[in-house]
Amino acid sequence: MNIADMPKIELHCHLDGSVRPETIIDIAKWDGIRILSLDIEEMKEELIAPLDCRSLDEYLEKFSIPNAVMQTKENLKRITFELFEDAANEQVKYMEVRFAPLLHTQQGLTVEEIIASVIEGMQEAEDQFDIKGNIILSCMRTMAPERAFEVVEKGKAFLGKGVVAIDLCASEEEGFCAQFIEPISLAREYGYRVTIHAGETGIGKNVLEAVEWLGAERIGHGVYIKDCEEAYRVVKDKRIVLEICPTSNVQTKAVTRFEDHPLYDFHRDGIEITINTDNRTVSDTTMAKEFNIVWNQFDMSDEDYREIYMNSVEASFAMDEIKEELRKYLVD
Ligand SMILES: O=c1[nH]cnc2c1ncn2[C@H]1C[C@H](O)[C@@H](CO)O1
Ligand SMILES: [Zn+2]
Repeated sequence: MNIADMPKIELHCHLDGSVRPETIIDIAKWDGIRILSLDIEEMKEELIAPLDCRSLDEYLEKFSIPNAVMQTKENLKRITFELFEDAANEQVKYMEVRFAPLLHTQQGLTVEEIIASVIEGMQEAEDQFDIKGNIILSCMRTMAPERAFEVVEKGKAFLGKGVVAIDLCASEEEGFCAQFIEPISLAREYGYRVTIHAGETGIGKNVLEAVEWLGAERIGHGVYIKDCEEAYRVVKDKRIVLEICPTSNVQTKAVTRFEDHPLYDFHRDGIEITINTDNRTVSDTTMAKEFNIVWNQFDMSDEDYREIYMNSVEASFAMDEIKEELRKYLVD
């Protein structure tokens, strides 16, 4: 099986972590934004988290440069378009892209303008390339819960028009879910689907709380259910889907080495996993790279590929018609 040619689905990809380095330099030049260097190799050094990065918090330091060039409608649209173009070239047929609208208001854009620009970029790419997409609105859990309400309220008008779900992201503290029960419950009432970053920094119980208190249908990462029996059980019994991002997990030290990743044990035990990039630029990766790492590390089979692909189809927040199209790519 040549993984590069296989159809793919990506459910966990951050817009601000996936900006082309060339585009950052280009925008910085045009818009007169001061960044550390206009040299492409130096810029990559600044943007890519090394594999020996020490923690999620260190990894998250890499997002300030891309966010500096994501403050106008044109730039947000361009960056979104280019991400979908890159994914289409990787044979990604459907992708859910997430971003935190509140990080893009530094030059006065409204949350509504920000979301509309990202959707425009996505739709333009859908028209030009063989790819479909949807948008997930991320709320920064480092901000007050009122800010999450703001995202939920302002994003509501875009539901069914490009936006499908809500997420919580950024630095992960023990017990973070308790603070966000109300805004996420309101989001569910409005019709947002729910995926939550949890269990990335050693705290499996956060996954349990994300499922039980926030109604998470999918979990970003979820690696540490491996050490929390209750969380493991709930994920397995409720068929909560894990969005696994192998390279990112090594960089943030969710796992020390690829060979230590529990993803294949999860898969063999019937936990529904998917494979994703998390951040194409910050993790210096592509969907093919992530699949190749996993395939070589765990000696996985064509049937494993089919199962993981189908997990992604079923767990996607796409409409039924799109899901039906996606299933067709892998009928044998
Ligand atoms: O893997 C991650 N865990 C938690 N937060 C993350 C991860 N990757 C990116 N983020 C944060 C940094 C971005 O600025 C934000 C919105 O995309 O989401
Ligand atoms: Zn993520």
